[in-house]
Amino acid sequence: MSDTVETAARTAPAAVIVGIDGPSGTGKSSTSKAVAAKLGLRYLDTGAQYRAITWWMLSNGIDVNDAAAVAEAAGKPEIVSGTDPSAPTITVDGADAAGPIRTQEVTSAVSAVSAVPEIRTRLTELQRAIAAEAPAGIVVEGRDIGTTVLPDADLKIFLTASAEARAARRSGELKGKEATDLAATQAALVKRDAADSGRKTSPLAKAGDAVEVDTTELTLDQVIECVVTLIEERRSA
Ligand SMILES: Nc1ncnc2c1ncn2[C@@H]1O[C@H](COP(=O)(O)OP(=O)(O)O)[C@@H](O)[C@H]1O
Ligand SMILES: Nc1ccn([C@@H]2O[C@H](COP(=O)(O)OP(=O)(O)O)[C@@H](O)[C@H]2O)c(=O)n1
Repeated sequence: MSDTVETAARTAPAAVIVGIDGPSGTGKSSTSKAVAAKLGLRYLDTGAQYRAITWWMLSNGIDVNDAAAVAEAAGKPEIVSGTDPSAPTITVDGADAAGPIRTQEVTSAVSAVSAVPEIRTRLTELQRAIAAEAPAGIVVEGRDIGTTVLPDADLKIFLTASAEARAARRSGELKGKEATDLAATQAALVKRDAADSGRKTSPLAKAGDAVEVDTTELTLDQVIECVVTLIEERRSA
């Protein structure tokens, strides 16, 4: 190694890998995007990938409750995630999937598809490859990032919030579009949490070394600030 290369290797900050997990509506996406943008990191929404593969299954007439059929088709769709935090993208076989993956139909089917081990193996490999290619580092959000996808992450965060707060946040988003009933939103969210936490393969769970942040009484800005501070502390340690 030449002197110049050695010096560059010593002075360039090492890539920082951050995993943010937690149930729906705890603020994973908003926090991860903002933190990544502030610190010049890439951003990966793994939930969008599970939603994208679910959308493909539904569009191709696969019964999402038939685990064998889902497993057989797991390798077929090509999922591509754009990791710019200010404009994240997701395509399936080259088609923009950002809109279709947010429908109630996909939301209701995604837990069944994401419980299939072949689906998880495929997406976990893709997620690790994306994280490995991020030059300055990446914030990856999901359900099993700290436990399974990136167990050696520099920082693991587990976001929580009361079911009431999470439902209120979600119905705020859905207003004027689909469901606006708060009780129904909360029931659907609790049901999805139970399915995600109860599956056999890499369930939604807090890693032993994750920092838990309860966002119920915090503003989004406070959560962002908290995570930025934790990353800076790890970087300077
Ligand atoms: N701490 C917070 N306080 C109030 N609203 C929040 C907070 N965090 C996120 N939100 C809002 O709640 C909704 C869900 O947040 P999101 O980041 O999509 O959660 P998740 O990715 O965990 O499902 C969004 O509309 C977001 O703006
Ligand atoms: N790492 C991940 C991310 C999401 N998922 C699945 O994908 C679904 C959608 O994730 P999401 O992050 O888009 O969900 P929201 O919290 O945004 O509602 C979850 O309910 C899980 O079933 C998963 O199994 N593992």
